[in-house]
Order: sequence, then C-alpha cells, then structure tokens
Amino acid sequence: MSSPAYRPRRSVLYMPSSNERALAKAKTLPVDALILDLEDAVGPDHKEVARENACAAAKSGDYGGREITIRVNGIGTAWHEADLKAACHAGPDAIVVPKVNTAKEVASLVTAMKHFRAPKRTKLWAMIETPEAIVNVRKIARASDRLTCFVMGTNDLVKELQAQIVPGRAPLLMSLSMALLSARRAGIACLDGVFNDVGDAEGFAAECLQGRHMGFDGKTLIHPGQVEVCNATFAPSAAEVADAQGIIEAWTAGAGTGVVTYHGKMIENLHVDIARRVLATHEAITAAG
Ligand SMILES: CC(C)(COP(=O)(O)OP(=O)(O)OC[C@H]1O[C@@H](n2cnc3c(N)ncnc32)[C@H](O)[C@@H]1OP(=O)(O)O)[C@@H](O)C(=O)NCCC(=O)NCCSC(=O)C[C@H](O)C(=O)O
Ligand SMILES: [Mg+2]
Repeated sequence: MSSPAYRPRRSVLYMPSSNERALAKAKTLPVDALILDLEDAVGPDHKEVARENACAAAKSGDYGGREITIRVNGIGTAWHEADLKAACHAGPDAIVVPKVNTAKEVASLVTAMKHFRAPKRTKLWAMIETPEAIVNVRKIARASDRLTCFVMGTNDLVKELQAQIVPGRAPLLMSLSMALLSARRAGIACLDGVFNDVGDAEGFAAECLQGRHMGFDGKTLIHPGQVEVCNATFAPSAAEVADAQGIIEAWTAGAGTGVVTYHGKMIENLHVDIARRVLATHEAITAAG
C-alpha cells in the first residue's frame, strides 16, 4: 500500500469504446480509472471501430492522471487476438481480459503481451467471473508478476451460478471472498463488480459500502452518476484519517510498551500498520487530485 506503485482505484468506469460521447465525457469525470470496453458493451458490428477508438484514446494522453485500461474480447473469440495485439501496441496502463479461467491462460496472455511488444508499464488485469475461475483463483492470482489486479464480473457470475441479484448479494459472497483472499495473499488489487440499476441510488450506496467493508480497493461502475458516491465510500473519511493520526501519535508516545490505548481501545503494532495504510491511501488520493 505504501509502495510508490500504489494508485487509488476507488472508481473504475466502464464505457463502450464505440460510444464517442462517453469517451469524450470521461475526460471530465473524477474517476480513478477507465475501462475502455471492447467486449460486452460493444455489438459485433462495432468491434473494429471500438478497437480503433480505444487505442486512440489510450495513446492520446488526454485523460490526465486517470489510469487507462482496455478490456479486450475473451480468449477464443473471433476478436481476441486482434484486440490484444492492438491494445499492446497502444500501451495502456493495463489490458483487462474477461473470463480468465486458469493460471495457464494468464501465462499464455503474458507470453502474447511480450510477443506483441506491450511496453513493460502495461499490466494485465484478469476478470474473475466464472465458476472455473473461482475454483482456480488461488493459482490465477500468483500466475505472473504482470498480473496486478482482479476485476470481479458479478453479472457473469450470477449468470453462471444460476443465482439472482439480491440486496446484500448473499449468493455471491463466497465467490467475492475467495477472489479477495487470493488477491490479498498475492499482493494484487481487487475491484468489486458493477451495480446495474443506475437509478437506484440507495441500493448503489449500500453495495459500495459493502464492498469497502469487505476490503475491495474500489468498485467498477457503468455510469457517471455512480462516481461521486463511490469515490467518497472507498476513500478514508476525515474521521478515519484523524483516528489514524491519533493512533500513530499514541503509539509513538508509548514507545516500546507493546500496547497502548486510543479513545479507550487497545492499540497494538498491527493497528499502527492499518493506520499507516489509511494515511498512505489518503495521501495518494489527495496527491492524485
Ligand atoms: C447504462 C447506459 C447504457 C446508460 O446510458 P444513457 O441512458 O445514455 O445514460 P445517460 O443519458 O444518463 O448519460 C448521461 C451522459 O453520460 C454519458 N455516459 C453514460 N454512460 C457513460 C459511461 N459509462 N462512461 C462515460 N460517459 C457515460 C453519456 O454519454 C451522456 O453524456 P452527454 O450526452 O455528453 O451528457 C450507459 O451508461 C452505458 O453504456 N454504460 C456502460 C455500459 C458498459 O460499459 N457495460 C459493460 C461493462 S459491465 C460488465 O460487463 C461487467 C462484467 O463483465 C460482469 O460480468 O459483470
Ligand atoms: Mg462479464
């Protein structure tokens, strides 16, 4: 978390790369990252124009400090190889690959990225959205240093599990937790899935909070109207920052005692680590503007 490579990923907005208005609008939105989509949001007749638009956007330098990623079509589809080749040449911050199922697929993707001469800065993000991926998720997470983030595909998971989308997401919690556990063990980031009902502000806020409580780095989004609440929910609040500073001060004052209290609560070394992480996150968000 305190590594220089850490970037805030509270809000990560998908947009269909065939939609030029959305591509333009994204330059004005306070999102941490963008996923320029070539997959599900783009119809078969628009795949080529979407690929050109996404690559042009990634190369343009017009998106400021926002992390720019391209989601290619899945392995085995008619568009996958051409998408991957074009995305590697465009050199975004990351290439997002949907429906990654095995560690072997990660290894093949990394080999292909080298073959297509993707710059070293271009990382791989894997979407975890099938039962097979969940069963293999421990190995997927540690398959390559180039893999730096999991993106949960909750719509595909619901489909494949034959589950239903319900408040509280009980049918998905085991899959979400398994992916998070594996991501944390491997030291990579993990992003929560999307909330489809863009008109349901209350439901969206509750799902953001659930994702924050679970430990996700941030949430993937589908509409500009979701950005503000998501950013606020996944950032440390003013009270959390003040508590983190207070914990570090209390710990420093009691140097060497092994345990102190802050506002009546026990503080040990691990709480100081958490406090430092909160401050590092707050500083990174503030620095990113
Ligand atoms: C959901 C939408 C289809 C709604 O579109 P629309 O009705 O046009 O929205 P608005 O009229 O409210 O739009 C207002 C303005 O905002 C721009 N806009 C809309 N969406 C985006 C966006 N995602 N990024 C950037 N800008 C956006 C509009 O262009 C309007 O701009 P202006 O006219 O200049 O004011 C639409 O929001 C949409 O297409 N969302 C993204 C859908 C998507 O990408 N889906 C694929 C990813 S989700 C997924 O697949 C997850 C995973 O794989 C899984 O399995 O779960
Ligand atoms: Mg999906």
